[in-house]
Amino acid sequence: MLLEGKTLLVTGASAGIGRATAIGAARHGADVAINFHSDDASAASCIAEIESLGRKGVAIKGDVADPDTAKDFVARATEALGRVDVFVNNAGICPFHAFLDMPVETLERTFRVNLHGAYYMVQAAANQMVKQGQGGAIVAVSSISALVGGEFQTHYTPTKAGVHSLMQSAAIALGKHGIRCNSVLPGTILTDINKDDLADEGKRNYMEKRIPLGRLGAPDDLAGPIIFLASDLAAYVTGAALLVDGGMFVNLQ
Ligand SMILES: NC(=O)C1=CN([C@@H]2O[C@H](COP(=O)(O)OP(=O)(O)OC[C@H]3O[C@@H](n4cnc5c(N)ncnc54)[C@H](O)[C@@H]3O)[C@@H](O)[C@H]2O)C=CC1
Ligand SMILES: C[C@H](O)[C@@H]1OC(=O)[C@H](O)[C@@H]1O
Repeated sequence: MLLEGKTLLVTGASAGIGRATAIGAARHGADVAINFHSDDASAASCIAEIESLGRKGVAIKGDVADPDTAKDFVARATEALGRVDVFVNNAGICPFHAFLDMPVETLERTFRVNLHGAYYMVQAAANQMVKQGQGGAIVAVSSISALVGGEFQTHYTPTKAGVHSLMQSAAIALGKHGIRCNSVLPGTILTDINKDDLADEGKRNYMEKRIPLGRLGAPDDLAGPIIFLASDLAAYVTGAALLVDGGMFVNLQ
């Protein structure tokens, strides 16, 4: 049990990597607050799973692109669970689109959700941790896309590089408060975010072939690394970025 007696907050956790992290953290002894955008039924079923593990769970609705959501999420989670020990910034979107005719709304929404949302959320969680005075851990879900590009991801990859960079600067700003900040860099993980893109069998086979471990990732593949970085096992790890990609990044040929 790596998170016994701790509280963990995670954004965008009704599905995918966020949900696996929320449930994995409960399995490791944490009480969990989830932020979710719109799927009330999935959020409720996530909380039911957390509670079935004997932990407290609370779901709070909100759009992370709105700066007020961050303060509201952290305040209501703190009220429900008593404190914030771990914050996981996970919510994100990737509406695949070509570069030359990228709609302004698609570009701006992607920046607001993925990068501005991360900034507001991390700032709100850090303020609560500083107020508590006992340190904490922040883990952001960045991406392999912080390091490499994508033809239909020109609006998305800069946000993931931004989240990675935010964790580096936050690690410096918050070190004196005992707050560690790290990111995970997932490769290609089968979730709703890419189900249309990977419905193309040719593309899916190509992606699979690029991965030395021979398979695309599953949400649970991220839960372990995130929980490790959140836990005291990683007490001297801050400003780090952990690739969780089955080896895809290093596979040149
Ligand atoms: N699936 C993949 O291959 C990879 C995913 N990632 C990142 O992982 C994170 C999670 O994505 P996945 O689990 O893969 O996809 P997903 O689509 O299953 O999960 C994204 C979650 O974010 C939530 N969300 C979207 N907009 C929101 C908003 N405005 N406010 C609050 N919540 C919002 C969604 O409702 C959903 O629960 C994202 O940040 C994504 O960029 C990074 C690398 C690879
Ligand atoms: C959504 C994509 O499948 C996924 O997102 C990322 O961050 C990686 O670049 C993958 O392509």
